[in-house]
Amino acid sequence: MHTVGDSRYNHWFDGLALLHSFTIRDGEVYYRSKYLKSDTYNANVEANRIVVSEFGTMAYPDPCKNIFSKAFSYLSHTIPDFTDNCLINIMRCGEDFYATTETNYMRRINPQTLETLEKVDYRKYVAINLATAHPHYDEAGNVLNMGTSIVDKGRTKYVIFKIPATVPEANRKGKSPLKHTEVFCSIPSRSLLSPSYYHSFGVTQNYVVFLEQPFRLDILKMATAYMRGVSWASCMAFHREDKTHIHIIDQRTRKPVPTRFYTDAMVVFHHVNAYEEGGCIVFDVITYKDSSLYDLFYLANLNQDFEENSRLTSVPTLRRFAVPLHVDGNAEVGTNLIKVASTTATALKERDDQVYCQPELLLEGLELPQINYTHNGKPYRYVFAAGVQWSPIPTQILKYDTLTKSSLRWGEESCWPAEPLFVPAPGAKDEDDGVILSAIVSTDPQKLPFLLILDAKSFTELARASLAVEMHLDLHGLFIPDADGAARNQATSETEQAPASGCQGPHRPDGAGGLGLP
Ligand SMILES: CC1=C(/C=C/C(C)=C/C=C/C(C)=C/C=O)C(C)(C)CCC1
Ligand SMILES: [Fe+2]
Repeated sequence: MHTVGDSRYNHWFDGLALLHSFTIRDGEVYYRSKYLKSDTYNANVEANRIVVSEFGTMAYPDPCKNIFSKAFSYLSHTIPDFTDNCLINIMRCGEDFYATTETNYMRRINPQTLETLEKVDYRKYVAINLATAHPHYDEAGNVLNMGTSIVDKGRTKYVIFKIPATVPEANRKGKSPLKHTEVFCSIPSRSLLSPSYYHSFGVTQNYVVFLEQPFRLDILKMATAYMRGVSWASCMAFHREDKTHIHIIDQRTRKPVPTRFYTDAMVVFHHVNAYEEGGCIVFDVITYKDSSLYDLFYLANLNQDFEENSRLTSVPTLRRFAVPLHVDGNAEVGTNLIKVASTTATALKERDDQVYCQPELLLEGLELPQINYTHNGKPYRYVFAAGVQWSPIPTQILKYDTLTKSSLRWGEESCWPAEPLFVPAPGAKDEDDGVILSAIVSTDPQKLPFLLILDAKSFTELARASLAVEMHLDLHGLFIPDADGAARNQATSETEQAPASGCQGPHRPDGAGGLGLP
């Protein structure tokens, strides 16, 4: 929702979060969508205008916008409370599911009914002000995530933390696993007042990969943003003259590897995967040459002259990096320390404790990467992603084979696909044994939006479920296997969700509607 009353957000990442879900059951697809009833949503609806600041829009709780009242409010809110409008991803934590964003807040949701449940403040469990919306999960379902702790006790640091999937019975007493969150490792920020912005990180079986990129938050600007009436987005800057520092954390010692690994300035939002091979860490990321992607999502650009205004100035590119775990003391300066066959990425020894990494370019024009998650942190072959050409809006979905360097694509006239989720087939043997799910919206008013199901091996269409609803392009999602559907029967007994074959009529964002598979 990009307007509230007469007020309008500036940026696509600001809109009030709309959750949607597809339930695939007994050969039918059920659809529902609901606004996340965050405190932000409720406060805005009550005031009938935007009163909580988002990424690209600074808002004021009181309508009196003169400089004195702003200065007064500033004194009481050095950095105003961040939003709980969790619009980026869904995270699983034990039996619980959360809508997430990048602030210190998450909202628990009921994945069956899409109801909004309690607000969780990460700060109650771990000292962080920001956290990623892209956690990792180990085989037992424990969550590994990262956040930034800003000027806490005179230090700014990146904190890696773990939330257990389950809590021993004796300690449970109705407590959420979040109460058992533990700090895994902290990495001091290179700068107290300008920590890096990051959207995700990588893991291998024994290491964590964190890119401290020169796309940074300016804390002094953030502290005065409210008073100056500027958005959080304006407090972020890309420093093209700087380097990107590659931190490798050993999960066994919980300490960073002391060698200084670095590469040229770049911006990464999404890590694809990482793994260990032949004494090094290989990691794949979608890179940009600068931070201009965020500028393209200003709604002013997305509305008029869309094609012209939103032309990508920096193309998202899949690149493979390789980092040596041991620097050979006898190797001469300038030696490439990477000896694995799977990449042409290089890591040049500059000193015994300093290595300069240069990536291998794998593929241009892709975003929202996904993999078969059973290969997370391990050697893998396939990347599934949205294909982007001239604009940040995806027009295709693709499967890229990192071994043969070839790709398969799905696309259809006037269709905009969302992130492709890979779901393994029961008893799958091959990495690509399974299906791809993607929610597709269309720019052609005659064409209904649909859930697309592709065979992940051949990338051919298995089925589509067209829906007579108003659907919106989404960002990230999560597949929840049926085994988890303890609340399923409860949801079935509710009236709201129905297999709406032939269901026409207006779609209410709070209601449900859908059409069965053709
Ligand atoms: C509100 C807020 C933030 C929000 C960031 C958001 C909402 C980022 C969305 C990123 C996406 C969707 C990236 C896709 O690749 C910051 C800057 C962390 C810090 C200040 C408060
Ligand atoms: Fe993301």
